[in-house]
Amino acid sequence: MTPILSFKEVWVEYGDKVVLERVSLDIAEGEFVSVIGPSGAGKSTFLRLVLGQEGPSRGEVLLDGTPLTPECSPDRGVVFQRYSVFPHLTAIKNVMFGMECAGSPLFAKLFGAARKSARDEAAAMLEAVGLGHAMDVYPAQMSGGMQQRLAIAQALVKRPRVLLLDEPFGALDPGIRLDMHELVTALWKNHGLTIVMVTHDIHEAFKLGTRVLAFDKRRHDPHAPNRYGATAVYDVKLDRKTKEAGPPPELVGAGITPFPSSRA
Ligand SMILES: Nc1ncnc2c1ncn2[C@@H]1O[C@H](COP(=O)(O)OP(=O)(O)OP(=O)(O)O)[C@@H](O)[C@H]1O
Repeated sequence: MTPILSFKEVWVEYGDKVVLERVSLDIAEGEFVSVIGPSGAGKSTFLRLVLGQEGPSRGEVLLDGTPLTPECSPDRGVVFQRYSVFPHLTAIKNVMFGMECAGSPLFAKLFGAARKSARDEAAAMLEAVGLGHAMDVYPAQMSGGMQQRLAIAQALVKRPRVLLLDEPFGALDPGIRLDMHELVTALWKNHGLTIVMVTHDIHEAFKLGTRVLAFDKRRHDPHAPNRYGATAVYDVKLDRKTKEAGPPPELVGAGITPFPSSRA
């Protein structure tokens, strides 16, 4: 079967700074890939490649076997750690905004039956993320967890096939994080999503993912730290047993530490 995403000998370089080198891997539809690695290893760059916000300097990124175009597409939705939502719009209007842009690119506004249908869909999505009671609330009146629920609803209402999460729970308290773990796992299953999630929490990576991918440099030049980029140094599919066993010691050997543990 054609992988939903395919990285073929991908490099990302900024001038003579190599960030990612020779990344070659496939992601199958339905996988939940946790991406870990030290700060600066290129995890967010990897997500930007999938989003199409960034192009490889060498190699190719394919979506369904076709090279990715630089434009954003409804195939891919993204949630960042913060600031994914519009502060001047209520929850329901935040969720409707993307649908209005897609349905009416010029005016970003829908009318009549189309608007009613968008509103119904947005309301259902807010219910699904547990914000059914907060449709008319502004982000500033919401807790961090509620704002992330809203950001997830906003991303999912466009029915993406691939959901990209960039440290989505990094700013949340441990208890709220656990609630969010449940929510994301349920949405992943119910919506048949493919998820690529960057996290600094290695326990979260093993708990949520069906696969863990660690980026790090294989080679270091002490006189030229930018000479070599990171690549996937650890790539393991998880089953129930490996998930329960948690992060293996060789991750420590691969230089994938330290991670702050926030296992709650
Ligand atoms: N436009 C750019 N120009 C030059 N360097 C860049 C640019 N964008 C990113 N970088 C560099 O690429 C490297 C990887 O950045 P990236 O944000 O992908 O790492 P990360 O693994 O997500 O880090 P963190 O865990 O700290 O968020 C960093 O050294 C960063 O400074």
